[in-house]
Amino acid sequence: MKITIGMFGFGRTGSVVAKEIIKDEICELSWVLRKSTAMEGKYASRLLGFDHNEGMIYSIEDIDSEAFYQDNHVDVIIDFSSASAIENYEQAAQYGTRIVSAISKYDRFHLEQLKALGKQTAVLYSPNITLGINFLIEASKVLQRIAPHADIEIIEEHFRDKRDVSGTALRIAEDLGLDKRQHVNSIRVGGIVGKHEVIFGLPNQTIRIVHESLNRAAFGQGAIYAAKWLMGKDKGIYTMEEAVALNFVNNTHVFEVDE
Ligand SMILES: NC(=O)C1=CN([C@@H]2O[C@H](COP(=O)(O)OP(=O)(O)OC[C@H]3O[C@@H](n4cnc5c(N)ncnc54)[C@H](O)[C@@H]3O)[C@@H](O)[C@H]2O)C=CC1
Ligand SMILES: O=C(O)C1=N[C@H](C(=O)O)C[C@H](O)C1
Repeated sequence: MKITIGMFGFGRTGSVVAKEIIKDEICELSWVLRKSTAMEGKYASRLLGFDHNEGMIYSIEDIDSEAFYQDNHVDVIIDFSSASAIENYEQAAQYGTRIVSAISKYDRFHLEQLKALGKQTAVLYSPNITLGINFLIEASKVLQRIAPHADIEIIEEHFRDKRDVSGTALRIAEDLGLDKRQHVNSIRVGGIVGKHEVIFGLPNQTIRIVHESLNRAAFGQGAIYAAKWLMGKDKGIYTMEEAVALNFVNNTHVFEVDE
């Protein structure tokens, strides 16, 4: 039996993630939900160059959420759309659907909604769903404990059109106990997919830990990993650190948002 997936978002990232899901042997892309009505009725698979039908595209404008989730049940929803989309899929939880949210930045209101969803079903939330970034985070925590007096700065680089400060960089700052307004440095140029660097400055040497996503397929592979992992989990709210079993250093991340 395959793991059936419903995708929220089919933009820059969602479309690449959808391609990875279609290529995966264990997963099946049941449908894609997006805001606009532009590609409604088409198959994501066809738009992505496959020669079979998979992942019918619907618009949230034209569905009745209650009936939709009943008639189009999926094992897991993967969300690469926008923070408010949670309002469109919270009904799915009552049918046992699990949630992987990759939204990089939630406000307090939507984060509370996500937490509430975790009381009904298994939810994994990660502002950076690549497997590699978790190594950067854990390595940074270890280094901070070894060299507590080092100056630490976080640099995040993304494509020109990314508006928000990187949710990953804010998470790294929280994990290292740094003031997000002072120690997160953002660069927006060209088409950089996503690069995060933590710099440790000591008097006579500098240590840099860098993670770079070279292709958005990295997010697809991470999301698929998270979806498979979540299938074995009871209701609750989980992190990618838990999914990749990297919470060995000390505690698991506790959710926080900006005031
Ligand atoms: N956690 C991670 O590792 C990553 C997270 N992201 C996050 O994913 C999100 C999407 O990023 P992009 O693909 O670059 O954006 P984009 O603007 O290219 O695409 C957004 C897509 O979501 C759809 N959408 C927006 N609101 C919706 C709603 N309420 N319901 C259904 N569909 C809706 C739009 O129609 C569009 O298809 C952002 O929050 C981004 O930061 C992106 C890459 C990696
Ligand atoms: O918007 C993106 O694209 C990305 N957002 C995430 C973030 O804000 O940290 C992660 C990733 O690097 C890409």
